[in-house]
Amino acid sequence: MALTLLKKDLDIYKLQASIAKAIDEKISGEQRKFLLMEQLKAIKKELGLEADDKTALTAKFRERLKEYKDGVPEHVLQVIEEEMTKLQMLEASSSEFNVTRNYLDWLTSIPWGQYSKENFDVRRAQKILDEDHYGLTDVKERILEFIAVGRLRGSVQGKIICLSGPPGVGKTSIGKSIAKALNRKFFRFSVGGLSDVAEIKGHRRTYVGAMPGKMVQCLKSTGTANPLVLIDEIDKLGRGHAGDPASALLELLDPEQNANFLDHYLDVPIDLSKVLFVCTANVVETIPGPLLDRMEVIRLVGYISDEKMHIARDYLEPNARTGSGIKPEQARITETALSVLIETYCREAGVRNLQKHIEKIYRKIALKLVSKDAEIREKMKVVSVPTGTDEDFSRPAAEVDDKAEDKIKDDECLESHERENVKDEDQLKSHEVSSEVSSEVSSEASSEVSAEVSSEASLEREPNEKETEEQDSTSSDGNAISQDSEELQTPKSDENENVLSDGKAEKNVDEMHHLLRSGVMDKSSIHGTNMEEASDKDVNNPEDSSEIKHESVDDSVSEEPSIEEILKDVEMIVVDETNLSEYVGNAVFQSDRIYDQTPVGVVMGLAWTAMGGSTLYVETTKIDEGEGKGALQLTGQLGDVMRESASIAHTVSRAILREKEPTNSFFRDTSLHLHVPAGATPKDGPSAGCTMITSLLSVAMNKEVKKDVAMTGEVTLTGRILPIGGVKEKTIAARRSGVKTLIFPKANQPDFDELSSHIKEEFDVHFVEHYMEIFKIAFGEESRNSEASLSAAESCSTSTEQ
Ligand SMILES: Nc1ncnc2c1ncn2[C@@H]1O[C@H](COP(=O)(O)OP(=O)(O)OP(=O)(O)O)[C@@H](O)[C@H]1O
Repeated sequence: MALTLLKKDLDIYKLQASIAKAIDEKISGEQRKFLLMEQLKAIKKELGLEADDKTALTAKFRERLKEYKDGVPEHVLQVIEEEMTKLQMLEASSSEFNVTRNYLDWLTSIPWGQYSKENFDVRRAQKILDEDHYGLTDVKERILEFIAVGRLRGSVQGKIICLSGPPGVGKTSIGKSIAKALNRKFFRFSVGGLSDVAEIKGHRRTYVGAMPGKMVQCLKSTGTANPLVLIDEIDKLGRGHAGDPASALLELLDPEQNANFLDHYLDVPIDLSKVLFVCTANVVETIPGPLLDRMEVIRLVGYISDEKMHIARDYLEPNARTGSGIKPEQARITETALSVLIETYCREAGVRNLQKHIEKIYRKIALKLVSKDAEIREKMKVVSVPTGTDEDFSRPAAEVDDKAEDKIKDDECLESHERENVKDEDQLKSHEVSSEVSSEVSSEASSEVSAEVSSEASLEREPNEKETEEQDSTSSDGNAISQDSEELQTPKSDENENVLSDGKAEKNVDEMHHLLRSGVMDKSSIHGTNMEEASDKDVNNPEDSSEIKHESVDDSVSEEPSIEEILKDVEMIVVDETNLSEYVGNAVFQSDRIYDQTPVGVVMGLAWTAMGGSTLYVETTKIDEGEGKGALQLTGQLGDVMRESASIAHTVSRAILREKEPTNSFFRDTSLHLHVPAGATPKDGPSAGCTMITSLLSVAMNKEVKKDVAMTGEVTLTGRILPIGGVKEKTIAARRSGVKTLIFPKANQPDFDELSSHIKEEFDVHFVEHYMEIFKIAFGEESRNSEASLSAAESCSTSTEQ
């Protein structure tokens, strides 16, 4: 019993001792490691091999500051010094250390006092603007004036340009050109939908993952303190729940405030007064008032077909062609095709859609050219390999099928050949790999890659060769090995192969001549493969066939023509109106005009949206007739303003009809339906007022309006015509739709007069103050008593209920 207890105690003691030993060993091991690491660090430091982390970091930050020389303001230097001292005291593994390090990183990355030298050379600016953009004369003039003022004042500070216009008219690219002209760095950021103030002003450093705002990021990325910053889509600024982004932008843009712009993250004021801000917007109406107040708005209104044609031919087409890597002699789009593209595919005010279509065409052409190149290479390969075995592996199945007799012969030969010579099979495979890869790789790299693959394939075969050939086992050079393998293969050509090459050589020559005749292959490429010589030799001396085979394989590897050489003689691809749909599908627009001659009740109006101008029809028809049934029903996704405008039109037309035909009770006894197509497009605004009156009167008098007339203008209850917006856009749209007679409010005459002559020429334009003048033009009637009708309209009640 005592012994058992003693034994148990002994076991427990042994266990405890072993645990204590293990812990001891582990602790001393770790202590030893730590001690050694510290000693190593100390020795490295002593030798000057490595500074510790913190010292290295501080040295890096100081180095950066040195680059800015005296550009760093005193108060910023002070903050940097404080932060560096703090960094030295912090534990490297603490989170505070990382925050301080990141902060210092940002503070020292800002290009304090670094400015690019501004260039106010007006001629140079003009040249750059003209090189980058067609037309836009008035816009360019405004920009040149702006630069000229900069030259006289010595700076363009304090000005905010706002380029407004429909999408794709070149606002962003004009911004880039201004930066280029002024020799400033360009930075663009979009504020469309932006609702978080932190995007502009940064997060406070207390947040995890805090970042400075866009402006600080811009300064860091441009490396200068005077870049040109393009703020895109300023009209689509979001409304934030935490802070108002518009106010933050105001602080950023306002020349009075931005000399001391305070980013939440940086927490030191930075000077943005030297930054030139250019904003872009589709419509100025939605830009917050205080912001708009500080801007100088330059309007870009869109292009007419002629202008689009110039832009497409001189800018978009060459750019798209070069962008796709196609040479001018390889493909082109004819002017008629471009004009069809403009008229029936891309009717928008800008040219972005047109640019997309042209790029699409060139992408398709690129595919055609590359496919052609692959096809020619394939054919060349078939021609360039004279031996039966090689040819069978590289020839397309269809061709082999065409020559069934030869195929059977080849198959037989191949089978016997396979059975007899395994090494030749290896060689065939390697050739196959080589030809496959070389047909896939790009033009420049093709010969290089196939050479590589060829040597790799040779390397693969090396073990086999080693067994038979001792002398080359030490060689590590791919070429050397390749040559060795040639030597090895030479004695292996057998009778079958010779017989085969005999017959094939003649066929190859025939095929080559056929290709030459069909223009697929040029002579230089044939010489490149040494085909004629090879096949001649082959025919004359069957014993040389294997040697010739290797020569031809080598030649095809080293002298494989580039894609340029191959495509040199390929016929130019021409895209014209006949084959345009192959590239861009069917036309999207047939015509802007729904009616050639508008029927009774239909009148063409003009509308203007952020997408540019367009024509708009107002249609009215009778629904029901009967004593006291007069009413007006409206459809066409009309907004509130447009609905009110229709009510006014109903009242005014009733007054006019009463004046013209006192006995006509049409409006009192007829229920009418007024529709504005297209039904799916929401519309609003008062400018269709005069068009609606004309449409209602046309039904009432059962009289068509004059052909090719379009009108726009807001109408008051008394028939007065008020001015409208978008005169240029509307004129362009009218021109596109083949309108001959234009009716505008009198108050818009100065806007029309400002338009360049190529836009306004050939129009019979009328500026009117009262609806009765429109009546005269539209129905070709002298108003019998316009004054009387005016008073009639004035006396009419405002209610539209009949
Ligand atoms: N007058 C012009 N001459 C030459 N190219 C032009 C012209 N106008 C526009 N472009 C080209 O059209 C393309 C679209 O222009 P850009 O991106 O500047 O349009 P945007 O007005 O900024 O559009 P968004 O409002 O959608 O931002 C660009 O490639 C631009 O070079």
